[in-house]
Amino acid sequence: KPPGLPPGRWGLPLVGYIPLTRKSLEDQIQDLQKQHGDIFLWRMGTQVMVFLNDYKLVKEAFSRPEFTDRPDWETFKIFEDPAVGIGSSNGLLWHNNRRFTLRQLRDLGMGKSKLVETIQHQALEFRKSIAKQAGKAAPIPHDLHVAVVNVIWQMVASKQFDAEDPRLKKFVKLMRDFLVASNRFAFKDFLPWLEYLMPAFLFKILIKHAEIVAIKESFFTYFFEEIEHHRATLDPDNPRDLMDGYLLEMEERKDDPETTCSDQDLAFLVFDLFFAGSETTTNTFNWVSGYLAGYPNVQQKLHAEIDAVLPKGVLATLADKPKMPYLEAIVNEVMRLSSLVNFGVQHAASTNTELGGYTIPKGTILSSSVFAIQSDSRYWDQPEKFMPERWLDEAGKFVSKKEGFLPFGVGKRACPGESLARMELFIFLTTIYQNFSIAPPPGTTVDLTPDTSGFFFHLPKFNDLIFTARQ
Ligand code: HEM
Repeated sequence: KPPGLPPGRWGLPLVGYIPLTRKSLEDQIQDLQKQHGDIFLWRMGTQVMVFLNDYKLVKEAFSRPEFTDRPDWETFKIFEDPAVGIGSSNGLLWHNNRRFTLRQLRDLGMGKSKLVETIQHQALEFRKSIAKQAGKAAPIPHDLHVAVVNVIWQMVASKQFDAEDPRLKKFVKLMRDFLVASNRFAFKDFLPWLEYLMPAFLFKILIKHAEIVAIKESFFTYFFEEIEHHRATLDPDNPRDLMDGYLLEMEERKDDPETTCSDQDLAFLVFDLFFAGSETTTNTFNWVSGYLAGYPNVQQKLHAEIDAVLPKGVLATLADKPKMPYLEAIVNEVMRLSSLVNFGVQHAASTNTELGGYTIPKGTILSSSVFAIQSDSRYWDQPEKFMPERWLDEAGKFVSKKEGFLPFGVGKRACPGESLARMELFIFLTTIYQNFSIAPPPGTTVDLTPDTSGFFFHLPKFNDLIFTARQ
């Protein structure tokens, strides 16, 4: 192991350190922290992974330009070289798209009446799906995903599909299929030499190349049709949505040598928004519901807060948010304990540098151990306890910022969709829990321990819950 690197597991060339234990990755990361402190490495295959287990260290690193890049992984690039869009790209193109996206989300999203109406409408549609299964033990309806995808469609292309529309159903299914198939990219990213050892066709089967190309094409064909439709109907004085905004910027900057706009880039940007914005928001709603089912006393207090602010049948708007500090406290506390994006999204060192007194060579991958940080006793009193009250001050006001909390990441690549996600969660949760209560099937308890088998998400393990209409 070269001198100056953080301590940790180095192992052998090409394969890295292979642990001989059945412990979960997360338990091993906790063990490594006990052994080495808040920064340590683990060479996985050919990739030097540095784990950051302290909030301040993550904040420092992810605020520095030399740790702003994404890894050069197929998982991020999806056969696009160099990566385009926002979530996987680097350098000037990322910078331009990040600025553009933040502006669009601000202008079209947060608090804008059209989007609030869309979210309310989608929340009502979702409420219908719940009403259909009220009284029965069943998983939270998948239509929630459909509702969240529709909110993004509205913002991106002024479209909303009927929940039963076959095109929408296909779109949502493709998203699921893509997430499952793209796990196989790990072989290409961590063991890239396999490609040279195996016949090309076998390697392609291994990484599900054909399947991913087909899914990607389905998405892109659809996005390109939509882009063409926008181009044909664009009114420069009345941009309708993000696609119009992009096309206008493209036209405005067509002679600018620094422009990075292209149809391909726009299609990828849209793809990124769907992927970054839907599974995350949907699962956060599901986690909150699981906690409400598991903690009936918290649910009771939430019902009381909703009833005090919203007359029966009235939907929440953003003006109601400051009046519901307990709901906001529940959402933050659930995000803290569930740590949905358990290792954040990886960053890479774009140059040889140092961090925490150690050498960090160019190309090193940085991972933030979100699940460990959000239950770190240096930041949290009784971290294992579900206590929404920790987010309220003495006057009962919601305290939104706390050290040790990073469900949306921190620094230069922090989630640009946080406000939108919070607005959706607020309206969906008030609409559903104004009308329903939730509980586990009789004689059972809700298992709130996360499924730790995946690298990107802590998904809930609980399955069947019972919604009951409130009188
Ligand atoms: C509860 C819901 C959400 C959670 C927990 C979440 C979490 C995250 C996290 C952890 C990151 C990575 C930050 C980093 O690289 O350090 C991220 C990035 C991102 N998120 Fe979210 N997100 C949510 C909702 C949304 C929504 C609704 C949108 C927009 C529609 C969105 C768009 C993005 C984009 C575009 C990025 C990439 C930013 C970049 O690379 O510069 N997210 N999100």
